[in-house]
Amino acid sequence: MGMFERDTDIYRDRDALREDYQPEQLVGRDEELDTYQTTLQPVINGEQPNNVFLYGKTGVGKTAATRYLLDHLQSDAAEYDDIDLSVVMLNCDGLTSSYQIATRLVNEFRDDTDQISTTGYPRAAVYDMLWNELDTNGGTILIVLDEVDHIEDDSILYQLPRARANGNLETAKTGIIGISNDFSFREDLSPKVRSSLCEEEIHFPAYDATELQQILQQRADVAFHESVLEEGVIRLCAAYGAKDAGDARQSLDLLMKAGDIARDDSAEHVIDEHVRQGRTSLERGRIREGIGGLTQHGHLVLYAVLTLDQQGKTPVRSRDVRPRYTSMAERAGINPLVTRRMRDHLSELIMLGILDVTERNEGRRGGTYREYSVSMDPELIISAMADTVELVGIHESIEKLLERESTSTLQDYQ
Ligand SMILES: Nc1ncnc2c1ncn2[C@@H]1O[C@H](COP(=O)(O)OP(=O)(O)OP(=O)(O)O)[C@@H](O)[C@H]1O
Repeated sequence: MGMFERDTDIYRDRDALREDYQPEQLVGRDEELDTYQTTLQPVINGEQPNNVFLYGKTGVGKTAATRYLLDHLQSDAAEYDDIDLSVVMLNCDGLTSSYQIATRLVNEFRDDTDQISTTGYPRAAVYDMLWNELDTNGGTILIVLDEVDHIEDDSILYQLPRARANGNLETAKTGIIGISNDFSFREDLSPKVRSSLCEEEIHFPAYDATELQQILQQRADVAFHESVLEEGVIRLCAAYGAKDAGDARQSLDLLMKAGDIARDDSAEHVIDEHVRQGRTSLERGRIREGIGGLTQHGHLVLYAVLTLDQQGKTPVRSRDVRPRYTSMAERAGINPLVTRRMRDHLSELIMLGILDVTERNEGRRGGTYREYSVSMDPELIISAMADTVELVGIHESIEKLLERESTSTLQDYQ
């Protein structure tokens, strides 16, 4: 027998759980798909397409919906002789300037032998080349800019949607589909860019547990052999997914992790326990990644909230986090940040999903204020912050977490 043997007990087609798998039907997105379809209808009518802006948190189906509808649109458009539709999809991750986007677009329309270099031209010259390519291609051209918020200057986002109105294009009818999971991006656009790029806007809300169950079931039917998933596994993955962020990608990853653990255990079935183990393992990875990217002050703020949490003092206001944070910064030999900057770190921790926030209202006279609590497993957080804990010292509240016998490094805080 060889060293590697094919295992076939759990998965029929594991790739169906991967992010790049395109399901035949999208489930739980009827309303958004209806609106999206309506905004694309002018293409089939031979009219100038609308510019559309899709936004919503990560993993809520923006890209999947776009691929799904554009596939249909392309095959339906092929039925009409007078419609010549081209679709260009560009992920803007790694393309930070309008110049880079414009050169990439020019090259999309050119042969491999005729590509332009991505540096060295004046921007206006690249735009001229782009208009030329678009007009030579002609017909209706839909340009999808996924992760559009990565573009740091908005020149191309102004120029492209207005190319025809500004007389840069004569024959081609272009439509832009911008996709973003950054909620502040739209707000930060200049009004002139916003009004042309965001002609139509479609918000994709987070999925609830029922929708996630539908999505997971659809994939599981393809991915796993019949009766391999024990009852309740999908429900549990969906429940965790809805609690975390309503993100389909995360839930699919969890189901795959559970399947992998079952396979490694040579189990015949995937059971709830595999899901739980999978969640811990994925969460550990995510926390490590999130915490690894924080600055030292970020770690200190988190350590402060975590110890308050362990003492049962959360949800806690930032003014009550401050003394703990200050004392920890001093122990670490670092100057504490001013309150406002400390709050920025609290906000970053919320964005990363490590802390939770609740807005409170003090009644008629008082304003609103925020209260913070820890939203991830404290043990995992501590294990990802070992360096900071070592630098500051072990706070008594986390002693149990660390399960260490030594009390020699215990520190006193107010
Ligand atoms: N309604 C759905 N039905 C079936 N699969 C879905 C659905 N929504 C999302 N998915 C799947 O979940 C994964 C993530 O979806 P997608 O890439 O579309 O998210 P997104 O909103 O574009 O996220 P990001 O902003 O991070 O790019 C993909 O594998 C996709 O096929």
